[in-house]
Amino acid sequence: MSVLVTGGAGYIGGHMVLGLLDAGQKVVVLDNLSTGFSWAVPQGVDLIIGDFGDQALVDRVLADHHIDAIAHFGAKIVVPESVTDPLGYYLNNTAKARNLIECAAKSGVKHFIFSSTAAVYGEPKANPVFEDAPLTPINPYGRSKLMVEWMLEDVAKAHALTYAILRYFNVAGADPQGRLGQASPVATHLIKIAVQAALGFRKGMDVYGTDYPTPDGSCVRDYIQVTDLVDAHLLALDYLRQGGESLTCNCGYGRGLSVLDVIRTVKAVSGVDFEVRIAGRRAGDPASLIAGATHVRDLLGWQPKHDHVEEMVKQALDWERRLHNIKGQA
Ligand SMILES: NC(=O)c1ccc[n+]([C@@H]2O[C@H](COP(=O)([O-])OP(=O)(O)OC[C@H]3O[C@@H](n4cnc5c(N)ncnc54)[C@H](O)[C@@H]3O)[C@@H](O)[C@H]2O)c1
Ligand SMILES: O=c1ccn([C@@H]2O[C@H](COP(=O)(O)OP(=O)(O)O[C@H]3O[C@H](CO)[C@H](O)[C@H](O)[C@H]3O)[C@@H](O)[C@H]2O)c(=O)[nH]1
Repeated sequence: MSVLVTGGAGYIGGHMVLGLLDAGQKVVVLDNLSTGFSWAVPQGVDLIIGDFGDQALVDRVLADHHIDAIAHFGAKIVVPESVTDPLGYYLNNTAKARNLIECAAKSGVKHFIFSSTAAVYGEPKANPVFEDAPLTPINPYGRSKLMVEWMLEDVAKAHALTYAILRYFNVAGADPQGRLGQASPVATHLIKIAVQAALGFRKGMDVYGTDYPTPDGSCVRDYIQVTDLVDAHLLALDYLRQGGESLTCNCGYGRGLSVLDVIRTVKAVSGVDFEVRIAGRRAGDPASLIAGATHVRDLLGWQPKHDHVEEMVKQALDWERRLHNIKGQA
């Protein structure tokens, strides 16, 4: 049996493809390359360039490749863009996901792993935030994802399909073997931006707010290393294939780092004292988001291996240098 990875030419999906290959699994990638890259998909892996909302295409792929599980990473992921283009987000992340889930249910795909997000919690009242906290997303991105969670819950009651909804906190770092990292040309994620500043690829960086009710006034997040996150998916796949019941798990380490902590670490690891400007708050940023992450450990037996911010930063630095060379050669 094979796993269909949508968004497998992107950052996290691409690491999932590596994880599946390393585990000896068969993989097929479906990606429209809107933000992904064909070079990110290892040679020998079937890359189908197309849209996961295209039901004729998806039906063909499911039939041709004996797919028993779909890992659905494909999405638009930029929160501010979701505010200015909500319909684009509801189309891509919600309506097209509905098409994909329909194909899965009708063709008898047994398992569905969904990339959800801590953004479904909005501004949590307490941290760490556990899976049963109120689901009150504050932007179209979070809402577009939450609706997919609801669809899966309903579809699993009506069809022979089990799911794992994994709510990622802040994903960071790169493949420890240096094969892949975050390649998006429009970086919005903190560690990537700080690393680019350290390498001189951008002129310093802004801190969006130092007046939050947090220990140092900057926002606190739970950064999870991408290979550790992929491990949670591989465990979820095994668990579902062995007959496990559908589940929803936060994916994070259960500890918070402030924006200023992260910048200090990037400066220390890179040895570069780049310019840091204190700017105003960015709209829609919750002060703190820390995962209540006992479920993923207890239900899936997940044990992180890369829970060190220095390691994540070093991986991101190494990858950003490599990416610069890849772009230079292109
Ligand atoms: N990066 C994070 O910190 C983070 C946090 C929480 C959740 N997530 C979720 O993880 C998933 C992967 O995110 P990422 O950071 O790897 O983003 P990414 O942009 O690198 O990857 C998304 C991939 O999906 C593809 N894609 C988008 N729409 C498509 C469509 N209609 N048909 C086919 N392919 C399509 C893109 O080309 C890209 O390769 C997303 O679902 C995102 O919501 C990411
Ligand atoms: O140049 C920058 C970039 C970011 N930040 C700050 O760093 C923190 C982290 O920001 P990121 O953009 O790296 O990540 P977010 O927490 O905004 O969001 C990420 O994690 C969320 C879940 O926690 C969602 O899934 C979302 O898709 C994903 O981008 C925020 O306080 C942000 O204001 C800065 O100060 N300067």
